Amino acid sequence: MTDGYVTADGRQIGPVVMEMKNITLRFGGVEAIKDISFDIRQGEIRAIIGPNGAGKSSMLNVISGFYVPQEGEVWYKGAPRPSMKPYEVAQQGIARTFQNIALFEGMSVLDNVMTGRLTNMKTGMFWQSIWKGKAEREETANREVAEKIIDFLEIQAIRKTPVSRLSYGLKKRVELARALAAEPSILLLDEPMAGMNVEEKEDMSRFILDVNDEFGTTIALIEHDMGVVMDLSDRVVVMDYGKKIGDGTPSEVRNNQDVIDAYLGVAHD
Ligand SMILES: Nc1ncnc2c1ncn2[C@@H]1O[C@H](COP(=O)(O)OP(=O)(O)OP(=O)(O)O)[C@@H](O)[C@H]1O
Repeated sequence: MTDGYVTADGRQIGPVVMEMKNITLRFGGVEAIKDISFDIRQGEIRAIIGPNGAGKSSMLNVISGFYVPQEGEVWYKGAPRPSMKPYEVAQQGIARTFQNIALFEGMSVLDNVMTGRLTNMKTGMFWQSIWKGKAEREETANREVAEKIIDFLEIQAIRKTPVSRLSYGLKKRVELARALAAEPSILLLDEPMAGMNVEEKEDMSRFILDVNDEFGTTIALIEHDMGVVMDLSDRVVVMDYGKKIGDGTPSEVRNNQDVIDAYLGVAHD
């Protein structure tokens, strides 16, 4: 179990790559996360779900390094991660999307996806100005990665279209493309299906599964609609009022009485 396992449907799950250890996060008097621990395994699709205000976004922001918890530690690849800036976390191979789409609306799809390569660029502005050949080679390589991802997510037809002209569902797909352009080992998705119609949700689910399958990307996503993540996820953490109330496979979580109560809105004491 420590090195990994194979799921009932034949998916290969690797060893633990990230661990939340007794995380507590406060905003003044509000405890958004209360002593939560869980792990994320290599290659799995790990969901964090919970009703509104449960603390999911706060948890994603802890994973992405945006918030530093008052208590507890985030372990990454077997060692405690020192507090670091979000761009340093990104350089460690962790990319994310946002709940409210954060694209450059006036720029084309391709240019937006190219911005996802920025954390991977080795050649700085100085070298770009005096060492044109190296910068050009890097630009070509980055372009190849961006085009490959655009093909993979089936957005070739709109690669030159300004993002402002796209439907909501396509914008979400472009955001996914931009995050993938960083070639992350862990991809964090913030409510990837929020605001989508049924067809867009199905498309997004398929792309998330394909990304995981094709690139081996570990995926952690947060979502408040329990239904959409159950088919998709290998394991699910359930949060409610800042606490972890469930953690396991979708069927374990679905049969957990605390989870059923939280989703049915049973009063808490
Ligand atoms: N920056 C902040 N300052 C103060 N309180 C905050 C802040 N961010 C979150 N909170 C509080 O922490 C709690 C958890 O919020 P959080 O946004 O993490 O929940 P959530 O599960 O993501 O909710 P939703 O599904 O509505 O997005 C809430 O009580 C919220 O009001």
